[in-house]
Amino acid sequence: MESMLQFNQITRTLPGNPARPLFSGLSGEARLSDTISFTGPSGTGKSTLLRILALLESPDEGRLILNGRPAREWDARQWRMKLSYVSQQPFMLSGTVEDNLRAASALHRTPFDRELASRLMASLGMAETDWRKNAQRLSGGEKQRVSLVRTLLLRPEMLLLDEITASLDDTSTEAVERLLRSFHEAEGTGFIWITHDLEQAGRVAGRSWVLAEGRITEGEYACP
Ligand SMILES: Nc1ncnc2c1ncn2[C@@H]1O[C@H](COP(=O)(O)OP(=O)(O)OP(=O)(O)O)[C@@H](O)[C@H]1O
Repeated sequence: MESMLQFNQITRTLPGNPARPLFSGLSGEARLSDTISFTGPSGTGKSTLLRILALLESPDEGRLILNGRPAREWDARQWRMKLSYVSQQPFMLSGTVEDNLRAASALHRTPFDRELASRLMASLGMAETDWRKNAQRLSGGEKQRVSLVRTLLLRPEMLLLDEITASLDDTSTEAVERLLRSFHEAEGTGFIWITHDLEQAGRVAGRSWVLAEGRITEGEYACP
């Protein structure tokens, strides 16, 4: 059976303004293999919803269900292994590039797949990067790509991508799009990808969610 995420009647208020929710009553569903672009005006709550779907924030009301089981019955770590969030502000753990690449296997006590890590780094234009380098010394765009590789090494079923190419140049952006397309084709890995680039949305996704005026409008692209 295909993995399925559902969210029902999600409401989120912000601290200091309980009377006026950021959004209320948002519902939707996705197979974890779906490729979804998530667009909409700034400040409507796209990142907040994505973080709620990753169990990194809590809604004020509403239910999240993965494979028929409500979120409260899940171990949050197991949930996040299936649905992994990649932030717009890449966060490097202290230590070297290799320490960062090994983080997923260290956390989940699985063997480190050095060959896959090398392949992913190379596919994002980082074949020459010295893995002994202090990760804090990487450029913003390099951190973003290492952060994506670190997450892909977890082999999640779906990626929750928060404007991950906003700080990348065209070449790196194309490489990220190509890599995620090949992961989708080879392993069925899906994503919900927040982007402000509507051309990118049309290139990468089969489905479209637009969050505006407190509602999600759903659409489909002709050529996924
Ligand atoms: N923890 C918080 N405390 C206070 N305000 C918050 C918090 N989290 C989000 N907000 C506010 O909620 C609004 C929505 O933020 P969010 O980042 O989810 O929107 P977005 O649609 O992803 O925006 P953008 O497209 O500009 O990235 C913003 O005004 C933000 O400042």
